Amino acid sequence: MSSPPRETRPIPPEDYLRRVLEVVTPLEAAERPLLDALGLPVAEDVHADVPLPVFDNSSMDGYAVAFRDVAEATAERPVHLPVVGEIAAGQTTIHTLTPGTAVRIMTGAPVPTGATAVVPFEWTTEEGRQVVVSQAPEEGQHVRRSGEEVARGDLLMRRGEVVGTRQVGLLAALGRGRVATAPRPRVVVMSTGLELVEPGKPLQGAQIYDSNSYLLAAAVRAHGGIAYRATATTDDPDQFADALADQLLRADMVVTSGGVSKGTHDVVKEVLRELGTVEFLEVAMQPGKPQGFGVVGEDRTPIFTLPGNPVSAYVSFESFVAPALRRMTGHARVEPVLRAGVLTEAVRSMRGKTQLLRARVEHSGGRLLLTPVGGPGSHLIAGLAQADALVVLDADVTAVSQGDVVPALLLDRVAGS
Ligand SMILES: Nc1nc2c(c(=O)[nH]1)N[C@H]1C(S)=C(S)[C@@H](COP(=O)(O)OP(=O)(O)OC[C@H]3O[C@@H](n4cnc5c(N)ncnc54)[C@H](O)[C@@H]3O)O[C@H]1N2
Ligand code: MOO
Repeated sequence: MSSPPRETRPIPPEDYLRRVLEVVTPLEAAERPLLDALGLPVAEDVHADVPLPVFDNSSMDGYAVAFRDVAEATAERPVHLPVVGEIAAGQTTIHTLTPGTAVRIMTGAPVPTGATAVVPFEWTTEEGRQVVVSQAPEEGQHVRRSGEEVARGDLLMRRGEVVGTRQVGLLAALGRGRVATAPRPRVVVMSTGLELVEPGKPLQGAQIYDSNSYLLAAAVRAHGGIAYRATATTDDPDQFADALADQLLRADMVVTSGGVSKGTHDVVKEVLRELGTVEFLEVAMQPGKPQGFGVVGEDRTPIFTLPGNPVSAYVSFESFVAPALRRMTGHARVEPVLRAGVLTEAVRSMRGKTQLLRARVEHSGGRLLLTPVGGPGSHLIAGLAQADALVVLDADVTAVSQGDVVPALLLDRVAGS
């Protein structure tokens, strides 16, 4: 049997998260190719090195003209101008427009100096070398001015803001082929338990499939990390210690699941407690009561030992591991962001523990509607799979009525799912 726990009073989840975040430090940032930064926060303020648009350019295929030359053009009294050339996107063939002439111009092509409007082809006909303009544009119409949207030097992303799909587009438009971010944290996800079998293999006796290492590896990826899965089907402390030592070589963080409650085969607890650098404690939440956190190995790699029940492991991940990953990658905001939603059913909760209810989200009339799914049991993984939010009921809440507003953590969803 393992020795009695050092701390017996459950601590509030907020206090536990604070302890975790005191230990976890940001990984060293470096420049990397733009697409590799997707999903990671920028490690520097990003200023525009070039204005956008980069130069004055046309927003239409048509004729660059001096506005005054065509200001009076109508269908009844069209204006005739000689066409002196053509500019396509990417060309700088004509720098200056002579008043009284027109230059054929394509969308995105640089507008020559002196041109103060572009007349779209649809408002014109060509007669020989002349263009006949039968509708007047407004002054400046269809000319996109340099710097109109972004001036050189403008602050476009603050340090800690995440590079998403649209930010990739912006940074590329500014000529940033590389951007500084932290590396993706390499997270070793270790399942422990004699009963575990790799999915795809046949089950025998009282075996179950190892779902936690998949669940947690997916969660790591969804939070921008690189996950390595490992399964330790042993209750031998030396074997577990060796397996962990091997895994540490490739880890910025280790996340184990299983073997941390009060059982006689709690090998994780037995090995890590020996080291004296990992603390095992109870957090006043359900699911996710038994937790362990500390550092291991020469590099003092952060390690989370999550409870083995699948829902407990996942809820613990979202509550503590995800914020730690955000700290490692330099997010501006690391704590979970809760949104207000309306409960569609009355629920009860246990006093003294923060309860995290799985719920299904619907958007209705600008409000989030939250419908509990799956029941409170920590083994109910099918219910978890239906959920896209965790409703957070504080320790002093014992009952919530239908229609009450409650805080909820919205969970990641793969686009389209
Ligand atoms: N006497 C007590 N028993 C338990 C307590 C307690 O306070 N006193 N706490 C309960 C709570 S709460 C939780 S949560 C669990 C945590 O247990 P462990 O972290 O020690 O995890 P295991 O015992 O190894 O497993 C629990 C459960 O989860 C299944 N499991 C484990 N790993 C996986 C995996 N990789 N994939 C799928 N399922 C997994 C395992 O088979 C067990 O059913 O302890 C309670 N007990
Ligand atoms: O706290 Mo355990 O994590 O309920 O199932």
